[in-house]
Amino acid sequence: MASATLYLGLAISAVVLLVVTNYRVRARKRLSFPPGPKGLPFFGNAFQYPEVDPWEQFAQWEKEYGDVVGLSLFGQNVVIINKYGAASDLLEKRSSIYSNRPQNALWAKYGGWDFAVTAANPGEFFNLERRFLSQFFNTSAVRQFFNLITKNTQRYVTLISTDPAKFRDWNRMLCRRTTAANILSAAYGHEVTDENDEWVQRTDQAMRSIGLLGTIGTHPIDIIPSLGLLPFRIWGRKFYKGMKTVQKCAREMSVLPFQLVKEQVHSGTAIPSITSTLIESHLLPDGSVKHEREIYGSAAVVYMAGADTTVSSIDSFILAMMLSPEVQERAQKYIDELLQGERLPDLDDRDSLPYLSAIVKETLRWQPIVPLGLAHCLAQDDTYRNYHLPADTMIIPNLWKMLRDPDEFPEPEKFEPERFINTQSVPPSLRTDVRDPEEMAWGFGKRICPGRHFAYATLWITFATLLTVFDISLPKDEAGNDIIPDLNYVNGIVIHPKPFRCIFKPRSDHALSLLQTTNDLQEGAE
Ligand code: HEM
Repeated sequence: MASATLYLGLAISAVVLLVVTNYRVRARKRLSFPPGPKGLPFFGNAFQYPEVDPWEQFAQWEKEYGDVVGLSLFGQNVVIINKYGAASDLLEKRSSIYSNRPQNALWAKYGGWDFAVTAANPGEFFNLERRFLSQFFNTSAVRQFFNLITKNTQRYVTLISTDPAKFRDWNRMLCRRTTAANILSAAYGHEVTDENDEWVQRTDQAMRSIGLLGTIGTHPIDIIPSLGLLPFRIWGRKFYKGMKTVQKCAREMSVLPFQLVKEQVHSGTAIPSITSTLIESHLLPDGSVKHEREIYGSAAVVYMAGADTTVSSIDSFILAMMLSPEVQERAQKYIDELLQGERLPDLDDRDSLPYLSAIVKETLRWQPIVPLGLAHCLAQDDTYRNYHLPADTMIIPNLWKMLRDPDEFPEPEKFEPERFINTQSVPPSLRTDVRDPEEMAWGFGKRICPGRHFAYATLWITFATLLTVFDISLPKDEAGNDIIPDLNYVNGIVIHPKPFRCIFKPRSDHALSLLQTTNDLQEGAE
């Protein structure tokens, strides 16, 4: 009798399970992919995908289809997210399944750039590289770089002061050199001393080589990865040569500097750096290094992901200061009250200068320099709202739209650090009741930018030092009218303003002498 009841129970459970599963499968089939513009058979929306400023078109589509827009590109499902809420729901709260990357086989697998965590899916390699990056760039570890960042910033400001009229073109070079100096020193202990530094040139050439293969993700090899097993010559001589250069540059960017530091570690001449520390802690008795690929990958990706982004944000800040003199004056008033003209700012002043921190946040918001973030990919089928999202759907977070969302940031085109400041409190403090642009600007979930504290510190000290020493203003034409810079940025994964002119006027001889004294002290100490 007992067993008859057991069999009946099992039978009922099986029927219930069948009905529920069947219902779920049917329900999922009834759910559809998020709405979006109607495409063509096979090509999907490929011809509607905008070549210039796609983030603006994506924001337009939001008005028609909602904040989650579905596209298809040659059969690849793509979802554009236009609102922070949806990005947080999927990329943060469901980060465990929304953290893959689209597999750019051409560049990563065949081009040799798969040492970079940016290309990896979560797994052993990803975890180890992220762990290494976090070891050096988490909130407290990053403090070890504060002196380095501050010293290089002061050198950058000194170089501008020696010939402020030369700003155009020259700033990009100086600024690039400064961020490169920060990163190459942190990553390899290499000190950049002049514009022709071999390491900077080599790394920049490697970064430029990525463009030789055309737009990432569009080559047939990216669509059908097994095509990469065929000889590269079948795609033409230009492609073949480009591919060889890309592979050579990948090695020079990653393995070569690693080998140099490894030799220095063995000979006892290594200057402490991310690479030397990781080599020392993974050295095996036979002289080889455990996790070699993850170590050289972590160091190389810092330059790849950190140099261009920081330069573009500094340029955006300079544009903002030229166009918003009242913001500049207010910031300088706070700086002067704190420093009393006795010293230059340092990173320990951050808590005392919340308005400067608000300027950093507003710079990240006003010109989202990674407008579409880095695409994520969905690891398994999922349901969101009434939509069915199949595995492998590519998710593009439209950071540009989120950071310029008028519901979160009224009059988003205005540069207004006040939106983050509680002016009622004395002294003023950062507001906690408004959306913080940093919740979006650094990306999401497991893939959030691991260099964000380093980047933030670099931006903060650069802005504070520039504002302490200079008045930044618009240049004038021959008739004495302001020359207004073009705010249309040059497209790319990281966008940049076009070269622009700018006036840097030292605020006083005293400010310049402070700079000189600080530099002299540093040179004396070295
Ligand atoms: C203003 C400067 C910067 C901005 C705005 C920025 C922004 C971002 C964004 C939006 C992502 C994509 C995150 C995602 O997929 O959800 C990212 C990824 C990344 N960033 Fe940054 N970043 C900056 C500076 C830096 C710096 C200085 C470093 C290195 C020290 C760095 C290292 C990385 C790395 C390694 C990734 C890839 C992470 C992964 O794929 O798991 N970034 N960053």
